[in-house]
Amino acid sequence: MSERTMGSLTAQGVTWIAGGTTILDGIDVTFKPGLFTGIIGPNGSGKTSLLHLLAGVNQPSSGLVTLDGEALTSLRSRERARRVALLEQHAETGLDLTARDVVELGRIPHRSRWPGAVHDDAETIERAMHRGRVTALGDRRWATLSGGERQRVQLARALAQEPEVLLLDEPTNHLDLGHQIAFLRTVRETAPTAIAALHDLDLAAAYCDELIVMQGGHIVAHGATDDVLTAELIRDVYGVEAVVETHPVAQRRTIVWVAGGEHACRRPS
Ligand SMILES: Nc1ncnc2c1ncn2[C@@H]1O[C@H](COP(=O)(O)OP(=O)(O)OP(=O)(O)O)[C@@H](O)[C@H]1O
Repeated sequence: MSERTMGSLTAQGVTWIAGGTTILDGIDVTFKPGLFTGIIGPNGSGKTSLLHLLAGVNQPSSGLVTLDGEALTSLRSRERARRVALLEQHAETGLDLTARDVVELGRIPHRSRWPGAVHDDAETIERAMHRGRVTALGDRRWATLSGGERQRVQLARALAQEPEVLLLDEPTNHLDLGHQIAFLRTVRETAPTAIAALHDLDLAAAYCDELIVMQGGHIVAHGATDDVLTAELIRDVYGVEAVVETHPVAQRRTIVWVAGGEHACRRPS
């Protein structure tokens, strides 16, 4: 990214109620600028719901989300779109666009409304496509792309947006191992502040500076990745017995599950 302005996103006492149910309850968290924070936790624990509040897609029922001290709700939608990008789990477009057109959509919040003042975004778009490894797909129609190709195009769109904060919802779902690694490395190297919901704990261990752990709509742990990712936490949150150790060659935490699963998704009392 050309500008590496780093955004500090904070949720203060955030609760979100949907369909009469409290989905998120008493969320207090500050995502440190410049870090890559992973959000982990079982299915239904509230990861996507939290990302949607952090992106301003949904409003908290109570509490406040702030970006660099300003309430997200006080920002005009155009400014919010310039500063915060969300890469959804199943990003779609109903339009007949090429991959390059989709990446170009990331520049819309930066374009002037005034005729004659439009500046050339071509370089930013090409750089984002290179970083997302989708340059060769530029002329392909969106509808013809595979799931993993679409995911990489959406990353390039988000990078073209040059946000202060990049939010990603299970971004590696459709990607093969090589592209998972390349994708998360690109996020780590180019996004100023990145926050990603992740299911793969080994990838989280490899790429995230910090982890927050969600269970039943609460944050139950937050800290440096190696401090948070323990066998005890995996047992408590996922109901899985695992061995967590530092791999002698890779020199990072690896998780080997041994048994369990019966108690997964237990809600805290
Ligand atoms: N609009 C809504 N109305 C009612 N319930 C909702 C709504 N959105 C989410 N939920 C519920 O809130 C809970 C949390 O959902 P969320 O998608 O945030 O979980 P998640 O941790 O991202 O799950 P997964 O790992 O399966 O993607 C789930 O029980 C879900 O069914």
